[in-house]
Amino acid sequence: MTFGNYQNEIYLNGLGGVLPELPMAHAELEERARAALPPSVWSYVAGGAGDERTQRANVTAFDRWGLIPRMFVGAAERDLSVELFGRIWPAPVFLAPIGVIGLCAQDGHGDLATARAAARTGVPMVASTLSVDPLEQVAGELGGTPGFFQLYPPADRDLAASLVDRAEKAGYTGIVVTLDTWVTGWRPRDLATANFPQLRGHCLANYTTDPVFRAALARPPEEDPQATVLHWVQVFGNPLTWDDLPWLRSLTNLPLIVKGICHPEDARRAKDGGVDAIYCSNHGGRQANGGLPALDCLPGVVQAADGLPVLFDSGVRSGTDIVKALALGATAVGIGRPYAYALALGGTDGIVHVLRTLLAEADLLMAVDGYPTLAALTPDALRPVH
Ligand SMILES: Cc1cc2nc3c(=O)[nH]c(=O)nc-3n(C[C@H](O)[C@H](O)[C@H](O)COP(=O)(O)O)c2cc1C
Ligand SMILES: CCCCC(=O)C(=O)O
Repeated sequence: MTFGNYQNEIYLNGLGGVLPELPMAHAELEERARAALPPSVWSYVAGGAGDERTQRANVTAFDRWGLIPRMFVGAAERDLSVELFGRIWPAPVFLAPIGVIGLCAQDGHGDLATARAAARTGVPMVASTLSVDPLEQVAGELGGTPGFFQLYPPADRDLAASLVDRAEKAGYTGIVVTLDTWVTGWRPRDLATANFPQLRGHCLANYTTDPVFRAALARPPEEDPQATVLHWVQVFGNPLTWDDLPWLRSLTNLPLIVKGICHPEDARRAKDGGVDAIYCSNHGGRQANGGLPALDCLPGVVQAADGLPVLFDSGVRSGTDIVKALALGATAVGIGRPYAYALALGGTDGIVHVLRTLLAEADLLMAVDGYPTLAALTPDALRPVH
């Protein structure tokens, strides 16, 4: 699918992939998803840490930047494609990892539905460790679209190696290691109702299909689901230190990307440790409240990354948000909650819908504001809004 160069014909012929029954704007999408999803799933997906100030600030941070239009640019041809890790992406966006995405799908198979949307659009997917569908099956739906396996590094190092090995064999093109969630943050909505899908055994398919994980159990997961969850709780998190980065690096020759980096010094050290890209994110405000909006961390991380690609997510809700994050130095921008909501409302087609609308808005903004290429989108395109 291509995402650029929309001209007036979309007003005559419409935009392919857009579903008339789904909203074009995020606020309505969110509202419709809230009504459609069971309350416990809604509160898990939509909720965040503490009183969710950081989560809200992630979104409103975009309002503090304004794009300045440029004229006489002749921006009739736009090019949104980007080369990353040796592959051409059709647009500088990707589907961020969402661990409980299965719960948002009517048939339960949200990981497969997401992979199919990636296959249809060419927009890369980062597949979560915490999935309902095993990583091999997810990879099998990606077609030629790049897939990344997101690793929650477990305390059991052999299990980590096994998961990465399986991801390599399944054809993933990179490993995203999430550093900010070795323990789940203070999430009042879920704590109040003891609502943690993982603890009910959802999303553990990558573990229950893993030979190393299975070997550590007295009885197979199918026979003793409760003991399986208890063992999972023991091995899930690993509070890594910088001393562990060489070990992580040694797990794979695939591109290694570290997710959850917000401090420039951490970006610098990760670069020195041999990672291939930095992923600036505060986990959508789900882990720590009281933090800076992720967007405010982006420029410092970009500077410290010193030429290394920087992926970004947290708070992206529109095409203009995508353009602003790119102007602040992101190489590619992750879509999170919006595609989970779209999945709830329209399955694979819903995810395609959301990607089409976000990217059409971004493309037309680049046209009317006179920034026809990603290279033209520099911090000089933006000014703070007073
Ligand atoms: C329900 C839910 C589950 C998530 N699961 C994971 C996960 O398994 N691994 C991970 O690295 N990030 C996970 N994230 C974080 C996202 O990858 C991303 O950082 C976040 O959604 C960005 O914030 P936004 O959705 O508000 O834009 C999850 C986010 C949500 C909303
Ligand atoms: C233990 C973390 C669960 C998945 C996740 O990353 C999230 O809910 O944000």
